[in-house]
Amino acid sequence: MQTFQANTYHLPPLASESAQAMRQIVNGLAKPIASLGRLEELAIRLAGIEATTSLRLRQKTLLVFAADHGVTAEHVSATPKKVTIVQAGNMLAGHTAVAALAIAAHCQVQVIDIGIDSQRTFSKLINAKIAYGTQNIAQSPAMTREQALKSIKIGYATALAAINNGSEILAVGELGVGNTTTASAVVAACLQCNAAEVVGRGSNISDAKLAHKISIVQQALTRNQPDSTDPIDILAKVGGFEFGGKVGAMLAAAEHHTPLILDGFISYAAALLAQKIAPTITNYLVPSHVSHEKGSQRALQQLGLEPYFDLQLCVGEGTGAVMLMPWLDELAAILTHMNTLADMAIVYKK
Ligand SMILES: O=C(O)c1ccc[n+]([C@@H]2O[C@H](COP(=O)([O-])O)[C@@H](O)[C@H]2O)c1
Ligand SMILES: Cc1cc2nc[nH]c2cc1C
Repeated sequence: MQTFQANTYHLPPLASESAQAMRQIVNGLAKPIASLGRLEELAIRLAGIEATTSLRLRQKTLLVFAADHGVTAEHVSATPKKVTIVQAGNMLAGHTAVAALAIAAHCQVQVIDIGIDSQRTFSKLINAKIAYGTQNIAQSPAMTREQALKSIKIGYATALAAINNGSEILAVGELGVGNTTTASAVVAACLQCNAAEVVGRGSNISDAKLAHKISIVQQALTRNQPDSTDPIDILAKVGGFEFGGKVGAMLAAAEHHTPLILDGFISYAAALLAQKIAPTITNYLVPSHVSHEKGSQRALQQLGLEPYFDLQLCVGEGTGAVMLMPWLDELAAILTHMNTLADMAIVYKK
């Protein structure tokens, strides 16, 4: 893997010839021009990422990075901390929201323990534990700079292994009680805005808890002073291990011409960090939905990504990303089975 130092990290340029060729193919299908709407733009985006018009969309893998957050000691979540490890087990057994959706979408799910605060293990849980949760960002940095870099390397290696095992589409999800607090701190640090502008209700907290959560995020930013020009510093001071995992997966996917589908608010926070490492990475990311979490619109705007749907989801786990996957199968069917205008000898006149 390349190094993350300074501004020396470069991604290969998007394959604009393949994107252009896909535009021609889509325009030539037997339908009114542009009538498949944003599905056409998705096809063009995927061709640019994969550097081919023969899209590889079949084998899909969701990488769920699971970790705990010391900031839960500040009572910022409605959810007890043990839910991170319990849901990791339930996910592997096929019983969480995303596990159920993944069955419908024929998507493989990998759950990576990158920092769960529990000694429990499950046979299929991938052990990449950096620590038993992060430190409390209201009182200290979340992790060391070395741990932040390690989390990115783990995500990179996990995604690369999936690609080498035949995955053609990647998606990222997470489990992490308290991570909407740390995601808000990361987004505020990246956008250089106040906590109140991006902190939301996470797993559905009360008005009183929301006010407290805003003050905790502000305290974390004031206490740690993350350097907005240094994504590793932001990750180390106010982030979480699963954010680094996602960043690494994004870098590996982009480098290997593999589309990576984003999920919700925690994915946006990770993507903002990745964007600071490699500004062109956003060309390689596929948005899915707009999360119901408060800072979502602002984060997506900064990423320059327009999500494809809004179901007011805010469960995380990768749910929105997996919901996009059937659209990819539909796209493949369209590209395989539709007639062309040339077949039908139709010439449009505006
Ligand atoms: O992805 C999102 O947009 C999203 C929005 C709100 C909550 N979540 C999920 O809920 C958990 C964090 O909520 P909280 O309140 O404990 O910060 C964590 O497991 C996330 O996956 C996820
Ligand atoms: C059950 C449960 C599942 C979750 N998945 C993501 N966050 C969650 C929070 C709870 C409480």
